[in-house]
Amino acid sequence: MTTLVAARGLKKRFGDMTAVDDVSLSVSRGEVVGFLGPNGAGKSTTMKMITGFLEPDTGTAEVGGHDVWRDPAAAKAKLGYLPEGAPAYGDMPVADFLSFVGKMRGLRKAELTNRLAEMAERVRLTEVWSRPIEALSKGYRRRVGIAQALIHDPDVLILDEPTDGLDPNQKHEMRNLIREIAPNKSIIVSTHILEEVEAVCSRAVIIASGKIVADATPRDLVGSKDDGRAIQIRIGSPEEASVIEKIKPLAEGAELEVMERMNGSTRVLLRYNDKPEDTHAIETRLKSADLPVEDVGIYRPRLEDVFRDVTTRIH
Ligand SMILES: Nc1ncnc2c1ncn2[C@@H]1O[C@H](COP(=O)(O)OP(=O)(O)OP(=O)(O)O)[C@@H](O)[C@H]1O
Repeated sequence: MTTLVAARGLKKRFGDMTAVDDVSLSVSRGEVVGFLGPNGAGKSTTMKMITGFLEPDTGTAEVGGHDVWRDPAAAKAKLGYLPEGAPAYGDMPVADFLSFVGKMRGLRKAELTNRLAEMAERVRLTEVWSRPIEALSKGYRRRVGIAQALIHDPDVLILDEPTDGLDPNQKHEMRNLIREIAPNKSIIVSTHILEEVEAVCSRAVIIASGKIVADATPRDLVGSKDDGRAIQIRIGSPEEASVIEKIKPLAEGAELEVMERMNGSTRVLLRYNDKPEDTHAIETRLKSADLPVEDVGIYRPRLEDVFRDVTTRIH
């Protein structure tokens, strides 16, 4: 498989703070990588170094086989970038803006006309083609952002929060579009939305405190935490301390952990060293102790749980 993005040992400090600490990342053609991490983890700084907007202290980045610092023009020709927020030049009509970006990207005459037509159709912009960007809804503005990143048909696409602020229908369309264009490109999508990663990404890379802490398919990430040795209990009470106190003596041999509190319920995890005991037995015991049990079952982790687990450990 062709490697289209190759970052090696990227490091960036701001004053005393190490924002990105020895990050290496390779992305092959056809891969869609979800780049995840808590706020301040180093996602944007890493993406800026890969796109050539920020020089690393150490390390290198190649796009389409070209070093982004030694051969920036060749690297940038292979790259489309959707930054956060709306495209600039709000008073320009969509057609003029995309034509301008296309020309800047070196497209001429027939090729430019063809690419503009393809963008209008593929990114579904026909309806707003002659309208000024500032008069568009957020969803359409985001699509214009995608179209400007795609106009020169780059091999590599870097998308910063592409569905941020879109309504559920627009999110769905954006994900379809990413899936549609994915087979011939390498795509890195930074997002906080984990369901988006499960929907469109073939790989999830999680960064925390500047270091990569997980890199696998979403399914493998979840699978790695699924040893079938934990039981999940939902209790219809938000009082987590008293819930834990009451469960403790009824769940011998288990380590207790509060997973979340939501809508007046507390989700508690019972982790066992071996095969857990029967869920019905536990349920009966909890009910006889007058605990408002809503649900008891074998714990099947979600990507969200894995994310929390790998990003909250002390590094
Ligand atoms: N130009 C800068 N000067 C000083 N510190 C910076 C600069 N850019 C980023 N940082 C710091 O580097 C760290 C990583 O920031 P970065 O923006 O890469 O995180 P992020 O993962 O993209 O976060 P978010 O999800 O909030 O966008 C943060 O602590 C941030 O405050």
